[in-house]
Amino acid sequence: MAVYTQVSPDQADALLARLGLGPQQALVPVASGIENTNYFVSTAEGEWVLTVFERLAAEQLPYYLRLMAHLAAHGLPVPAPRPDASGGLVHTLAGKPAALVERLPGAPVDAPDIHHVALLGSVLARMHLAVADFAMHQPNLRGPAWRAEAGQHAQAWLQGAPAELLRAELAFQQTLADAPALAALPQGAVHADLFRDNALFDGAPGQEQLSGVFDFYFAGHDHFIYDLAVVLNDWCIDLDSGALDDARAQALLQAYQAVRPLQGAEQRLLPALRRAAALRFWLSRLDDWHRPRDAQLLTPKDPAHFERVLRHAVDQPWHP
Ligand SMILES: Nc1ncnc2c1ncn2[C@@H]1O[C@H](COP(=O)(O)OP(=O)(O)OP(=O)(O)O)[C@@H](O)[C@H]1O
Ligand SMILES: N[C@@H](CCO)C(=O)O
Repeated sequence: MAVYTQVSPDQADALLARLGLGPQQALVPVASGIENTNYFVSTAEGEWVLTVFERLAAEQLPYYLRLMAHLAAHGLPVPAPRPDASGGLVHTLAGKPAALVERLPGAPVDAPDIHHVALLGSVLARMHLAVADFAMHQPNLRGPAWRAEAGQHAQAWLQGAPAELLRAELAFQQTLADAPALAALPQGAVHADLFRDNALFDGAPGQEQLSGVFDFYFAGHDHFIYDLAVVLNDWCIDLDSGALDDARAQALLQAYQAVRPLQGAEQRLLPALRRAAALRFWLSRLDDWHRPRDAQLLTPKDPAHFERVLRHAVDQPWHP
């Protein structure tokens, strides 16, 4: 169930008219997604995704939508938000903030192979280059301050070996966060949640193209290799063991570095940032598990998966 706000054809048409688009020819609720209400909308001008934001306030949205517009304007496969006559990207529908973005073709890939991760690695590197002149700034809201607080809560839910892993990793990451070597790494606006379900591929099997990446609502300012670590930890992981798959990781990194070669310090710190990324999603999943926002709407994702990813990253660090 992903439609929390019912949008009528008349409401959709009124918004489309404000955005210089013809009336809707089809308005189809999107079943997947848990944060927001999404509809696929067809007009004479093209295909769109209408999002009604259920949690984020209007004043929080410009950073995310401007980042998407910036990346799209730089030729990245990111859906461009449709502006109104005054250039605004945040609209209102049924009293809630809303946005209309281009609909990408294709479908997500659950079990990516070397071909898929290479395409993604190249696009990720291009995104990191393209934000050099992105003027807005927002910290990563799932960064060190959030981690410390979430880590405190999580201590109460864990015992034994997981509790010890968490305690040690929080201490390790705190030391890392204070290190001048980390502060000196290249950084900028990053996606920070580019999992397999936030990218679509289109085309014949074996020859798919990456049609685009979306869901920028955890984006913020962070190190580029943190973003790379988030991606490695999802796209290149053996889902049963939590270990990094060397062939996929090498393919992703090679494609990334063909566009944006990593500095020596980035290569050295990538294993530590993989640990930071695994910890971030272990903590957010623990929080969703133990403090569900709305038990009826949210099926929490398995926290133990990221405990395994973290344990592997600690015990068997992978160096590019
Ligand atoms: N620009 C787009 N083009 C094509 N499909 C899209 C686009 N944006 C979203 N979708 C589709 O809508 C679904 C829900 O989108 P999204 O993942 O942003 O949902 P959400 O509820 O906002 O977030 P979450 O994934 O965190 O639950 C996606 O799985 C995808 O199928
Ligand atoms: N990608 C996240 C959910 C959205 O932040 C996870 O898999 O835990």
